[in-house]
Amino acid sequence: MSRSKAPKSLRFQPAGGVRNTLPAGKKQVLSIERLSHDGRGIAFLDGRTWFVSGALPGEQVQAEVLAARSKVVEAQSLVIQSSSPERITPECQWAGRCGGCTLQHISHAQQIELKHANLVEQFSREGLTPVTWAEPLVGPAFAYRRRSRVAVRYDVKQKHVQVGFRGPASNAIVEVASCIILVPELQPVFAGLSALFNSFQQPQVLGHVELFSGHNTALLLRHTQALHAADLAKLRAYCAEHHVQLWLQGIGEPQPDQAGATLGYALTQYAVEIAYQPGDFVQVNAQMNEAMIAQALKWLAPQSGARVLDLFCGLGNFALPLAQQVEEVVAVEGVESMLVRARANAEANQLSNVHFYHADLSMPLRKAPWAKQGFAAALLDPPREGAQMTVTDLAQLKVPRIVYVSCNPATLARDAAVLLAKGYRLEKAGVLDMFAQTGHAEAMALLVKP
Ligand SMILES: C[S@@+](CC[C@H](N)C(=O)[O-])C[C@H]1O[C@@H](n2cnc3c(N)ncnc32)[C@H](O)[C@@H]1O
Ligand code: SF4
Repeated sequence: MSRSKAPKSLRFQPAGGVRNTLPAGKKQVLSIERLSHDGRGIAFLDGRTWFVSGALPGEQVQAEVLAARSKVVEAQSLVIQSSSPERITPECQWAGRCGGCTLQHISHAQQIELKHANLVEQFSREGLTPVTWAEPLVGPAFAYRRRSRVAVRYDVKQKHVQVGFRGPASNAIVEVASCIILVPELQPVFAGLSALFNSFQQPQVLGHVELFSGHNTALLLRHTQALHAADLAKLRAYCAEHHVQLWLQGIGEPQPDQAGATLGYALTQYAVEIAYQPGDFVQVNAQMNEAMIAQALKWLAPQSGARVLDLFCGLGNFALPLAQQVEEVVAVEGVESMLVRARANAEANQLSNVHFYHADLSMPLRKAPWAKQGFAAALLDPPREGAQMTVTDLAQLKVPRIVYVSCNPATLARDAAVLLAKGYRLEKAGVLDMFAQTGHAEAMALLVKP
């Protein structure tokens, strides 16, 4: 096959130097040798490393190529030809094809072991071992997701609206009729969407849907053009029937369909209420979020007269409970609109000792006026890219105690290594079961300056 005739093929240079193609969709029988840190089976064939979703070590599988880059191939198992004794039957019939859950064929206990092993490996690559490994914080295996983005697309040829989730390493939508990792109140809202949208007169204008649950349940619909009046009426009736707030987003920010609609969640053990809007960052797992906050506050161990820093603070998820225990919290966030709501949250919870500041934390923070007075402890909860610049600054500010919450063990280990090079000790680390059934891992580390 010539190169010009195969635009979808992904080309690579195999070890022997012979040009070859590896088209998406190609089937291949593979022997799985190891498990990757995100739970995919790893096989080695013809000088390439294959990452195969849904496959376990010791298994022989027939897999389909999803994408190939250089010597790395991403694939999905189609047929398990010889099965591992570790394999369990997934609870959800779409697991394996739907990219939402990639670990349902592994027991929940093993998923946690896998995430812990990944954290150990990431630290050991940096030459780090904590003084103590913390016990994993374990949450519910299913029915935990209180926020979800649902893929919606009108298939012009089939005259059919697809509703579901993206496949693993793919843009294709896997249509699913129900989803058991959603919290119970969102499951029926999700389950009726396909029938609703397929009854629309102008489904071409539909974008994706986001579902939220907390004090209220809400549905946000993105649309590319104005909705047909009859479709809007059906959508409103659907939301009323399911007791769901409707939010709409055309061009611009999400708007509630009815004035005064609010979204929020409670941190029950602190009697704190957090209000938010669609688009704001909100931790997806309510139970694990509370467990995570409790552990972070315990590890920070602040004295009542302390001044504590909360970086990447979002809506005040850590800052507000922390403010109940210390003299002052300085909380910093990069998204202005979230800061507006974070300040309102502090006021609504009558916490006047938390002060919110706007800053881009990929830039040095040492010169910021709020950074000058010194802190007894700091908490940081950055996005996946981590916080290399910030940890260097925290060391310069001589913050004696740092709790680092991370959704990416690789950047956590990298940043912890920066702090160790500055004289810190890695006191504790452990994983949090924030995203059960998925390859995503949440972790926490405590670093102290002896
Ligand atoms: C993982 S979320 C944590 C939010 C909050 N701590 C919570 O528990 O809900 C990371 C936060 O960092 C913010 N962020 C991302 N990049 C940033 C940057 N360069 N500077 C400041 N904040 C940033 C995001 O807006 C988001 O609120
Ligand atoms: S995200 Fe939902 S539908 Fe997809 S595999 Fe998980 S439980 Fe099933």
